[in-house]
Amino acid sequence: MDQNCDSLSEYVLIHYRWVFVCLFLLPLSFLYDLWLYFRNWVVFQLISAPKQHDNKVKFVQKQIRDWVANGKKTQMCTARPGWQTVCFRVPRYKNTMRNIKVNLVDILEVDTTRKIVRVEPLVTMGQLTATLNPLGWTIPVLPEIDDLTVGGLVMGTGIESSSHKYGLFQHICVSYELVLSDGSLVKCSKNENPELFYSIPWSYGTLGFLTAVEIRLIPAKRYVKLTYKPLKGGDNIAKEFTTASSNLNNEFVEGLAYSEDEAVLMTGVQTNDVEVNKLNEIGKWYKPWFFIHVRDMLKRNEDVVEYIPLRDYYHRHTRSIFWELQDIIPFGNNFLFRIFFGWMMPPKISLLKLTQTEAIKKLYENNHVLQDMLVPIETFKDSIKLFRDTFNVYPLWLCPFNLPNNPGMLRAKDSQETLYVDIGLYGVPREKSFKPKESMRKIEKYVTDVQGFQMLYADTYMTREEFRKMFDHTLYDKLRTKLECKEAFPEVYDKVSRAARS
Ligand SMILES: Cc1cc2nc3c(=O)[nH]c(=O)nc-3n(C[C@H](O)[C@H](O)[C@H](O)COP(=O)(O)OP(=O)(O)OC[C@H]3O[C@@H](n4cnc5c(N)ncnc54)[C@H](O)[C@@H]3O)c2cc1C
Ligand SMILES: NC(=O)C1=CN([C@@H]2O[C@H](COP(=O)(O)OP(=O)(O)OC[C@H]3O[C@@H](n4cnc5c(N)ncnc54)[C@H](OP(=O)(O)O)[C@@H]3O)[C@@H](O)[C@H]2O)C=CC1
Ligand SMILES: CC(C)=CCC[C@@H](C)[C@H]1CC[C@H]2C3=C(CC[C@]12C)[C@@]1(C)CC[C@H](O)C[C@@H]1CC3
Repeated sequence: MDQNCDSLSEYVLIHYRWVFVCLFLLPLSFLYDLWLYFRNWVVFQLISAPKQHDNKVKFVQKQIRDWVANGKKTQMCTARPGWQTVCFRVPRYKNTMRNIKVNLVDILEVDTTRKIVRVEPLVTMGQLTATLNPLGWTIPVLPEIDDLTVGGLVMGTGIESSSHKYGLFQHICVSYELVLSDGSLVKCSKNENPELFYSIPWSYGTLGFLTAVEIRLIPAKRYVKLTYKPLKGGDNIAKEFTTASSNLNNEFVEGLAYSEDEAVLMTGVQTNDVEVNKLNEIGKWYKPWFFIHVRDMLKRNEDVVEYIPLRDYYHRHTRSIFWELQDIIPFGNNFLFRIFFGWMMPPKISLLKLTQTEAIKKLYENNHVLQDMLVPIETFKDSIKLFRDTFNVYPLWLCPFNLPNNPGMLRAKDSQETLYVDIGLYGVPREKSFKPKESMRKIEKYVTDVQGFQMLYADTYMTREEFRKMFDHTLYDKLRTKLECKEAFPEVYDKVSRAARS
């Protein structure tokens, strides 16, 4: 037995979680997805969503006016259950705050003339690719986990391997529609209510309830021509990654580092043509997990080109939940398992979350790291070294992004448009001196010092003052006063800090 288990049953639940996951969660996840697929398909075919949208928004407004009429007794949040969110923890505040039902799940309009898709906030990334790609369109930044929602990505943040060119999810959004704390409906964009527009990203639902978003569209081609470049040596990795990220001819740039000295750089462009024998449909159920496939490139020691169907590329980390699934189903990448059961993979993140026991939570808390740190690209080498010395977790996810100098929570370094890199740490730290809180506090301080940011789906141990140093609250505070948010919504810190989540 180990330190995280108090009993034999807990030991079995942790070490043989795969039995439960394979027998129950996989079939359940499959049926759940099938239902969503069918339901969304019917709604989309009937084009019923646009007609119902206004009534659904009126219902949100009514709930808020009732809250005002009842004396504004407690603050408000959305009624989306905590287990459904793409975040390790469940928000505590949902138990005590007034839960407002924002049941807006549909794609409202695909306007190819204006090159805009108008969507409701609970539309998922899986739903968007499935709907838009067959029509020959896509959104410029498509965060890869299928179940991420537009609302969560707007109110939090979203990043993908095209972010070096297009910025974060907020930078491809053209307008937001919101219901404010007095029940009024407003629209904001760069030209209409610009202060509100720039305050929404990273506000975590603390300025109003989002009811619709207009997102830019770009043409989609059928394949991504992906070049894998194996790299050796820390200096070389930093140099090649920075050069590729600065080159806007690359539509996609991503790196996976397997040790301090070994990484694979991937650069891609969209295309409709395929070279003979170079097509790799990595999304097929029997294909190896993507991060294993990429790791194999290290052995080849030469540049390799492949053509990957666009949707397979977008969801390349879905089937293995990056590399998190290897801890839950250790044989998940075995050839026989993939052939016979791969079509049901992966278990849904929400169901994994819903069914995890206290012992599993404790295990993840003490022996696991799930963090994304966004740092200016010139600190790439130092950051990698510090993360190696603090956590020693591999693979690392490396994703560049451009941060324009806009007002709002994220102030670009030295108030200038700056290239950043998201360093994603997911896995079991092998560094012996790792201590969950102390190690994270050290990293959070470092990230603030280099004018970087922490992604807030993850645990943050910062104090309120430290949090305010990392994120610029100037415009946010102004808007909270102007829109009378203080009674209506908590501050961002009170929604995302470790204390606010269980
Ligand atoms: C109208 C509509 C609404 C949908 N709504 C949702 C939704 O709300 N939530 C949701 O999660 N999904 C949604 N989906 C996506 C749906 O779950 C997937 O399309 C489904 O898993 C079946 O895809 P397919 O492989 O049969 O076909 P296709 O959609 O034709 O798949 C094309 C390619 O993409 C690959 N691919 C498909 N899905 C995935 C994936 N999840 N990960 C990696 N590769 C993949 C396939 O292997 C295939 O090569 C929706 C789809 C449609 C058409
Ligand atoms: N590649 C990527 O970019 C990835 C991003 N993530 C992160 O995951 C999170 C998104 O997960 P997801 O499950 O989609 O979202 P969540 O349900 O976790 O929502 C995130 C926040 O947005 C608020 N919110 C969502 N919808 C609305 C709305 N209609 N009106 C007002 N507030 C709203 C929620 O408020 P409330 O608490 O009141 O419900 C919550 O505070 C983001 O934080 C994102 O950064 C995670 C993995 C990958
Ligand atoms: C690409 C970016 C920016 C972030 C990716 C983060 C994800 C790898 C994590 C976000 C939420 C995480 C959860 C888990 C694995 C890693 C994430 C998907 C679990 C499924 C791990 C097993 C636990 O029992 C439940 C977790 C829920 C959240």
